[in-house]
Amino acid sequence: MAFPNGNSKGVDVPGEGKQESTQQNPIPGFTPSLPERVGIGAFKLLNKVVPWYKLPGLIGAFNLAFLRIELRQFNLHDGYASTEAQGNTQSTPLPDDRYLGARHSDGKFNSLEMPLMGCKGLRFGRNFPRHLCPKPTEEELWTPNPRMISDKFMARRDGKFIPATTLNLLAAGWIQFQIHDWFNHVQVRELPHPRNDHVTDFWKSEEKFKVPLPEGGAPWPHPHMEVFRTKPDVVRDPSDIKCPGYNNENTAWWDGSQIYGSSEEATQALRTKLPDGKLTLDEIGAVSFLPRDKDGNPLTGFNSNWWLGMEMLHTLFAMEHNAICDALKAAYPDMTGDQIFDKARLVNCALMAKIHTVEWTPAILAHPALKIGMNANWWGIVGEKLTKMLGRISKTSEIISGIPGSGAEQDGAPYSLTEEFVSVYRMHSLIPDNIAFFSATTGDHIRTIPTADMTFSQALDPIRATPLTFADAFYSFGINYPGAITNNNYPAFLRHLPTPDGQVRDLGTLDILRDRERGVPRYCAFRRLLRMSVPKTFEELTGGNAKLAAELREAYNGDIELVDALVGSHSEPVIPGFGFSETAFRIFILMASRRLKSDRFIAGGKRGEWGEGTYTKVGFRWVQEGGMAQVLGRHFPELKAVLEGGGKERNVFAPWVKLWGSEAYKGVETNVVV
Ligand code: HEM
Repeated sequence: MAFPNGNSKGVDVPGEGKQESTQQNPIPGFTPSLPERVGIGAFKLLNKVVPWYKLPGLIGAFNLAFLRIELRQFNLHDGYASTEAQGNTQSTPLPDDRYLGARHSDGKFNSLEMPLMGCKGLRFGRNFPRHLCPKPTEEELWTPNPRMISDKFMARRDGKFIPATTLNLLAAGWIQFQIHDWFNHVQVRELPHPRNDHVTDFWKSEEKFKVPLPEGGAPWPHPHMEVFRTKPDVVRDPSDIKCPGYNNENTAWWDGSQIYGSSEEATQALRTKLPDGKLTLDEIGAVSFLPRDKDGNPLTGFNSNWWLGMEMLHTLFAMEHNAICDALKAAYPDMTGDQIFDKARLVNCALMAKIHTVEWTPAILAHPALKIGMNANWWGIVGEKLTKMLGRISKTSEIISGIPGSGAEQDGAPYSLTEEFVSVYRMHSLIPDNIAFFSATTGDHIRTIPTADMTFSQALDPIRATPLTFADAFYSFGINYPGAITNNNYPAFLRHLPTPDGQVRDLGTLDILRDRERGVPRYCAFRRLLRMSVPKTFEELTGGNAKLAAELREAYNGDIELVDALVGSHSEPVIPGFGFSETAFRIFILMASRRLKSDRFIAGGKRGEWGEGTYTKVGFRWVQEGGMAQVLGRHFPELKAVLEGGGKERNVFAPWVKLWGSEAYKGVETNVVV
């Protein structure tokens, strides 16, 4: 089968079609400077002999910095044929000066020149030229059968859970919590409510896939798996017919939209009616809960794909927002409710961005170069101490003084998150089948509960069942392992997942099908478009794992070009310390810094938005001094001892120290290794 996206073996297509715009592009193109080009070239030569991850930490970090420049040059592409969709000051005038210094919940006005950039409803972009990511033919979509791939490469074999022993379960919840801030695709129709009569219409709809079930595959209760297609955006340009655009229903900014909502209206509904700037929480006794609607759904910015992990993190950061409001009110008693809200939101979002950058990322990518690199993304190579003491030493260099405050830039393409970015975050194997709960104060085992029994409307069940508290749940997440991001590690319940909208899905099948549907190149083409080496044989792909190579060869009918990006990523050898593949990592390093660098409220714009002027002195300190352990300890003081027990250097997303020795955990059927 022939694919248009770089299937012509060995053909390199760097940067092709970066500016496909027929209109004048208001974003300057991105060309690396001469010293940058020299640096890129020098490291390329060096990497022919030594890969970046085998270099000493600091040199490896510089290697990655130059790799990122090259990725910016070739791997950022707009999802539109023209930049018209991003709006301008005439078509979308600023409604209120308030949004010069505050986030607009629709995601508008982050860029004052292109006010719609990154806002709710805009298209996903691409890391590869659009014309190389076309809509697949029917044959391409179904070859090979995605459910067969899920049966063979996603299902846990004999239910065996493969733990990621350098991480804790909080790390799994955290990344899902973050991606819900950044993106979600729109499916073909607004789904009917299951308790609503229209539900039968769904099954009559033509707008759905009927996934064929392979002969001899795992049992499925229906003749097909029926799921909605992704809804394509309207055709705005002839190129959209071949390469449809898909809309992001969340704002693409790092703006806490999973907590605050992706529209001004949604945010307003989540706030208290008092002039205190706070989010509404239900206080039951001394415990704060997210409020519920009449059907029991949590009232928060984004409540799909809900489970206990989301309940915990949404509650925690709503509490954090309210704590920031209290501190601002105490320091600045004249602030109005809107002013308190706006500043608290800025602070809370920047704190989450910082936790993600300097804590979560070095936990999942535990490599010395990454630790240096991610720390430098926030503080610069001069480090935290000096930056705190002297402020930014270099006004604009992100390498010397970090991305926050270095000045927002779009590097030649309007900011958006990309289809390939969504693809590399398909990390459903992080979720275990069972979670073992322990008391945060005595260490006693309370219960082990199937994760399936704490999803959607049952998310709060473990907490409701006394004596389990939020603190116990956090402690338990701290000592449970997530699943490793590898083959054959999807939990059984996510392979047969009824959702409140009436669909029943195997997420293993869907993860494969969605990538194909949205034109994400397959593994070999994906790597080729990232200028990475491309395996010629299945043995090369698997790093010499002959058994896996044989299984892949059989499943993909001997054609290595057909291997899906996700399956290839799960099959390649992993860099020591890494929690996911190097293929995924290329997209990751490019986009992780882009989320910071594109954002006026973090990188800073002409108005110097990053600093005390916009955040307030109290607020800015809150960000720069804060971290995940402080947030947890502030709201759940019972956890302070265990958090401090790990020592200052201990990463909060690595398995926590068990304060009570191993005895309490012995004999308990659990994902906690004794
Ligand atoms: C119990 C936990 C989880 C549940 C119930 C859940 C459920 C779902 C569902 C129903 C979808 C939509 C599938 C489709 O029709 O395309 C989805 C998509 C997705 N999930 Fe999960 N998920 C969970 C955990 C996670 C985790 C830990 C990650 C890691 C980052 C993750 C990443 C994604 C991504 C990237 C998508 C694609 C979103 C898009 O199409 O825009 N999920 N999930």
